Amino acid sequence: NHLNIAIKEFLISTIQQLSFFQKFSDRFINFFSPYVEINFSQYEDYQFNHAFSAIETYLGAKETDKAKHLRASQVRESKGLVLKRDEAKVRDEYEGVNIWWEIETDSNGYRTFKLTFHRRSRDIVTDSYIQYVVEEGKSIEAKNKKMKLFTNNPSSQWESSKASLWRYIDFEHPANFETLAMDPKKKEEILSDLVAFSNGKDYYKKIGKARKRGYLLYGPPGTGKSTMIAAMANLLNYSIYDLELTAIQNNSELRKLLTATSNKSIIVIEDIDCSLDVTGNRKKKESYWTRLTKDGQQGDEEDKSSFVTLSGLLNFIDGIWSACGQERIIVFTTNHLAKLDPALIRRGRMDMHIELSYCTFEAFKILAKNYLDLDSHPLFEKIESLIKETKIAPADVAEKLMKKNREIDADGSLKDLIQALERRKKIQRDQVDEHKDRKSYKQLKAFRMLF
Ligand SMILES: Nc1ncnc2c1ncn2[C@@H]1O[C@H](COP(=O)(O)OP(=O)(O)OP(=O)(O)O)[C@@H](O)[C@H]1O
Ligand SMILES: [Mg+2]
Repeated sequence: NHLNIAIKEFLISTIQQLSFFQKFSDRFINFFSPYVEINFSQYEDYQFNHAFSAIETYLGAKETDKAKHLRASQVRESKGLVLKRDEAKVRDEYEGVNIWWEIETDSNGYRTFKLTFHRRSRDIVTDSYIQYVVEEGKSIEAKNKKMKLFTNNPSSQWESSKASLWRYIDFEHPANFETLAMDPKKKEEILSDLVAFSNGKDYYKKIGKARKRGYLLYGPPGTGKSTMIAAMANLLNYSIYDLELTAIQNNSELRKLLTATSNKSIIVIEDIDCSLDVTGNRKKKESYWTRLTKDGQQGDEEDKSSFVTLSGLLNFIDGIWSACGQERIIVFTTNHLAKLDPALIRRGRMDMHIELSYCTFEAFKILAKNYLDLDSHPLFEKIESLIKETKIAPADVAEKLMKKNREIDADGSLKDLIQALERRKKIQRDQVDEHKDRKSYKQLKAFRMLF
């Protein structure tokens, strides 16, 4: 036992001496070393270092075909596997300069990236390489971002410790613009508008405008408004915040919710005519709002129970995001455009008014391609003339075209649709007739009263 202890002590002292020499030699070498080192730790003053995660993504994505140790993950089921480099040391090359990255983990489990390069390349690395890596990493992060669908919790629950303002689920909706049935020209217009917005960083900076864009989607039920929102999110890789206005009490709660949304997201208010009483009781709300803007703060207790106002909502949106360079898309949907207050949806507020209408023949052809894989069919002609005279929502057409069982083939589905169209056409004609009858009956009555 004594011997054991003696050996242990001897070993420890040798190791200490060795490490002393090691330190000394490190310093000695470093003094003469032509290499420069930069550290990027995971946390900086207890705050998460975003450069760290960008670097991690960048290095993870680098040349995975040459790496020997890989890590595989699938963050979105709709996307493929993501392979990442899983090595402690990675060499990179930038404008002919060799650069080495190393990852170190300290005793607390915090990690640090160590960047080493020759001192003659100092300018290239500090001026452009680091920026390049961080930007590249961020753009890869954005591409692989897991999209989320957020819904606001009722404000009465915010106080309880567990409930946060927003709760979310992973967003995996298959909708895309290709399968969306609508006028191709209009679709193209919307697509290019969205793409221009998401690429417009420098442009918005130049013209000094906040990076937000508003879309008002209107049309009857089942014409693809919600589907289009999902397609927008998929196109741009944005998360969706589905804002339920009826769950909040006043404008200050609204402000809290909106400031808690993340960059690159779509804020959606569905059926805006239903969630906000935009027609009735406006006087009180408006005076509340004007007072709020005048004083810049909330009034007394009674006002706290006041409602959310649509103009309040729009003004907050203008105000908050003018202050930070973040990207937001705001989408309102409604079934009744006429019900909305024109001042609130005037252009400039909602940048684009998009009408989703009853199914046209063009839209039908897209649906036929989606559901039946058909480009043309002898029955199309008949459908074309019927669809022109009938109001039918794309959702109803889609329902008819969907295979309910294996026996029904394309012919059967199309015939099914024709039947439905004919039935609908008759009902709609009857309604028109009834309307006419009622009108002439009234005229007749008025006529009779004269005599
Ligand atoms: N234009 C369209 N293109 C392709 N599919 C559509 C279209 N419109 C509707 N559909 C189909 O019908 C279903 C319902 O459509 P959606 O929920 O988008 O309608 P909506 O306009 O949001 O209706 P509501 O006004 O009732 O909310 C969708 O799941 C989709 O499959
Ligand atoms: Mg909808």
